[in-house]
Amino acid sequence: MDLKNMREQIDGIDEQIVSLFKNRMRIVHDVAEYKRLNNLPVLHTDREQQVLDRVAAMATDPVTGDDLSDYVRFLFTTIMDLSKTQQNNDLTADTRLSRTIHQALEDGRTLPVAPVVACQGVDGAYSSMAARGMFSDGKLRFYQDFSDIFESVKRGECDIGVLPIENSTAGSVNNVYDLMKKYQFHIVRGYRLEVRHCLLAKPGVHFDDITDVYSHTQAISQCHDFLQAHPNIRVHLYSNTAAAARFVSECGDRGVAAIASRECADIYRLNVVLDEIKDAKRNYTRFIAISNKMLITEDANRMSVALTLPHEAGSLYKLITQFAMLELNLTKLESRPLPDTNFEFLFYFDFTGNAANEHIIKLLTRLEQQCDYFAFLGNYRELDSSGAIS
Ligand SMILES: O=C(O)C(=O)C[C@]1(C(=O)O)C=C[C@@H](O)C=C1
Repeated sequence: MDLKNMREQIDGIDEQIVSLFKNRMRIVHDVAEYKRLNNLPVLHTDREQQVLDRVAAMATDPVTGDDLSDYVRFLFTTIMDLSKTQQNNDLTADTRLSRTIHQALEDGRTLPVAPVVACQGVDGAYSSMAARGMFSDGKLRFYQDFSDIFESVKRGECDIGVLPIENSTAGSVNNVYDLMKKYQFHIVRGYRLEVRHCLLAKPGVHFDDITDVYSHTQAISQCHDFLQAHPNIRVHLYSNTAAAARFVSECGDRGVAAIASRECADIYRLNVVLDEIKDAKRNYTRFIAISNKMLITEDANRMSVALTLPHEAGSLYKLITQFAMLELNLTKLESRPLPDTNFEFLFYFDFTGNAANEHIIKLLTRLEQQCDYFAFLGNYRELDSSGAIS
């Protein structure tokens, strides 16, 4: 057997496949025009079933017993997905979403100057560090709950709201994802903050004096190894890390300490007794900045959408194929159960891309038409705490 010769045969067959595929797509394009004139939908499920059954029957050989029918079904499912993508592209209308995106691209594409920024917790909390990282000229306003952040932006009380969405150790911040469905907003910036937990106590307190430590549950779990190595220190949960630092600064007992950021030591006049006590070497939290106006900066390279998919075999695969066809890299996929449904899910996708690309606008418009629920959450740049763009 000669490999070179076999490959030459494959090349010859590929040429025929491509030529036939081009012919097929040309006719598919004419069918789209027919559908447009006769107001017919792109998808015709019965016709697809007929096509699949017919080609699958042709793929079994009763003499040799060869059976390629499963492969052929898969191949033609993909071919017809491509037909529909092309037809949808041909027919994609000028929708409200595409007009809003075009408008946002035409408008001044800069972030608000000296914005009022809503943050959860108190000063020194990681949210406030992310807010300052993204909006160095911002005026921070603190709120108790994540829902207050969405509310304050909705009411126009704040120009921007900052929310954590994911931690590299603890995973997604589910509360925030669940609130996203309730509110209309646009993501205008992303930020990746390196989290460094320190042990903070009043000036003059030594490590051996510490009997009790206070912090947020996530920080405590991220310092699990350290706390286990010191079983005589009692651990107490607190609403957030910076509030724990403030409590320590106000507490009369000198045996108390907090696990919080180094910034909290400056803000609440505490000393860093131990630096970096978390278990994992690297720990990041991702934050988003939201606004009630769609704003797409020129350097935007990340997109977020939320959508529901039909309970059908392959629906997620088909969706992801559409991203892959435009060479968009999916950077995150999150699913959250929809309340009051029988295990239906809302999917959140983050992917690379800039909406100035017309193909991407067409993809978004198509998704909006295909999905029962679809929300374009924004196109933005993600920075990291070193100031670099990630
Ligand atoms: O027959 C049609 O209506 C077509 O649009 C062609 C085609 C195909 O590629 O074969 C594409 C989409 C439909 O869902 C069914 C079949």
